[in-house]
Amino acid sequence: IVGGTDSAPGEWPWQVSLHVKLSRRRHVCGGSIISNQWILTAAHCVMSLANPNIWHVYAGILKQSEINEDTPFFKVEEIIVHPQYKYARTGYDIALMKLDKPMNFTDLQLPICLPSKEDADILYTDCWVIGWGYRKEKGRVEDILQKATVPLMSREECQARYRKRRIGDKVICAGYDEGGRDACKGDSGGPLSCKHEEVWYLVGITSWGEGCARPRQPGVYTKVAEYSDWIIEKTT
Ligand SMILES: COC(=O)c1cc(NC(=O)c2cccc(O)c2C)c2cc(C(=N)N)ccc2c1
Repeated sequence: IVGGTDSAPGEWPWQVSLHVKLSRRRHVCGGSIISNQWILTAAHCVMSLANPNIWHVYAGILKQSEINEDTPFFKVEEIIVHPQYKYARTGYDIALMKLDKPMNFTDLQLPICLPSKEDADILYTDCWVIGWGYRKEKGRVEDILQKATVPLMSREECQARYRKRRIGDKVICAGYDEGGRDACKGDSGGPLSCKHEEVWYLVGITSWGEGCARPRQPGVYTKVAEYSDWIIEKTT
């Protein structure tokens, strides 16, 4: 996260850290708890790493330094990547991870609500992007979970900012024209969470952007409301 601040313990109980265990263990992406057995993340996080056995899901974590060999994690039983996904920039950047066993919810690990398709046009005004990703383009994974508030923008405005790209209706953009506050590499797969009438909704999944926090180059997020049918079909 560029231009963010430290989160507090339990502030974002749906945020998980997705680690891959190859030669050594490392944080690769964020993800969101959407039920006691399912995590929602970005397809670009899991592509080329599609073997469920190499993933460790850490929930209820504020700092990466809390994680060591003794820290409990969830294993992944199944990974479902959207069938139309090719690259983050061309959309469908969404994937599901099924945990090997249901998690117990605690104050530190709880699910976030999915917006329904009817909610696709709500104008959310209190939205936050969170993650352990880079604070700058040439950065590294951060220790303390960062948070930053970002305003949503219209599809038309986002398309005008990304002339070379097709900004479709299954993505949502957020950011400041002057730049300075945005998600970045390592935040991918994590939630764009919006509070609406006292309830938090998973409005977006951090997907891509040209650099990070650059002026007039907003963050692009998978619009979760457009995938509610797919999510329900795959998780029930
Ligand atoms: C795996 O995820 C990404 O690659 C990756 C690359 C990005 N954009 C880059 O151009 C970039 C950023 C940092 C280092 C870097 O090498 C690049 C290409 C990203 C930009 C944003 C955002 N601005 N909201 C969010 C996630 C990103 C994930």
